[in-house]
Amino acid sequence: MAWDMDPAFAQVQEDRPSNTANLSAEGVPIIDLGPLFSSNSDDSTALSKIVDQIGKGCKEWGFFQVINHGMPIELRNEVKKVAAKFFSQSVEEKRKIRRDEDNAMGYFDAENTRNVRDWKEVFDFLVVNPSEIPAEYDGEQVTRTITMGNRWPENLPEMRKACEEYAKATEKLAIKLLELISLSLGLSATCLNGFFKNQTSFIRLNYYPPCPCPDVALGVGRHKDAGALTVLAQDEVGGLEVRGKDGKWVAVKPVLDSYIINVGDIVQVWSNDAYESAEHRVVVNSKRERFSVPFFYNPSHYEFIKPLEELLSKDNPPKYSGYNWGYLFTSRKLSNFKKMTVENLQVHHFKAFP
Ligand SMILES: O=C(O)CCC(=O)C(=O)O
Ligand SMILES: [Fe+2]
Repeated sequence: MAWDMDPAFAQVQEDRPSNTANLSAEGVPIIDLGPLFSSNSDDSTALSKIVDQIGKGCKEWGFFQVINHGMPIELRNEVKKVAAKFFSQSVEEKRKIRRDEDNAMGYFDAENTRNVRDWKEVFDFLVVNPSEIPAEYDGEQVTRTITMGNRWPENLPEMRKACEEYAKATEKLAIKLLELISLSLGLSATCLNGFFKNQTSFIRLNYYPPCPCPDVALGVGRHKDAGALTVLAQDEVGGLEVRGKDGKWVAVKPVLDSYIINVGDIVQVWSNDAYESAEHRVVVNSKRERFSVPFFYNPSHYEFIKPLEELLSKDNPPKYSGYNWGYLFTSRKLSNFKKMTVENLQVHHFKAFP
């Protein structure tokens, strides 16, 4: 079959959206955070109801959406506006701030997921700039670190401002959500906050152009997010799909001004598999471009990730031996530059009894 597209974007048969369009009717839960911000916010019944809903969403889907989250809509609209401006420029202009092997921040148009090219362009920036990540690891500890830093387009000064303001506000929401997740696991609200002192969180502006072969390519191939938590803004076009526990793909329908939250591999490990990081992907279409903005909430590079002691017992022994976060982060980031001959490093490689 002839494609009107570079074959590097072609998914293997079993991953093509045309072969897996078995969408289940039920969707991920929508949770109203409004009561947390209302005048009687010390209402403990309202809090425990929200915590229950979040626990259920994490357990059944690994995903949920939030509305009335306290984030001003203007910040998100501004980011969308600058993203549209930025991505509409010529490739030469965008490549002036291209990501490279020493610094994974900036523009990139050749990202692979599972060794197949994604139909998208991205722009990444750090929430705390600069951030340190490991460059060498001797199997036990990090022996050398490198510093990553943000790159901003000189010709679009408004982009930096819009992005930095958005980052500040979204970080607050991410902290709040992780506190609610901690409570839902039966832990104290703030018990995970210490892991993020020198956070390696970053924000990605995703741009998915219309695609001539949406049955064969994906905007992002199926994957799980490696960090602790993702706070995602998607626009009205839609395209995000989550794999339910029954193995079927479910579209996450766009809800105006909502954020889509998913727990990443780190929460899976911390919770000793009580919550699982769900597989998801992005389908594209031939008519409309799409924008999305994930905030990847990631711990400090030096943190060792293992099941939380408070959750373990004789009946619930640790399922993972643990790993250094920065090591995993670096190995994932580098895999974007070359096709790997081996599978990307995944948390199941650190199962205590693989
Ligand atoms: O664009 C989306 O809706 C999701 C993107 C995504 O899953 C990612 O960038 O990790
Ligand atoms: Fe993702």
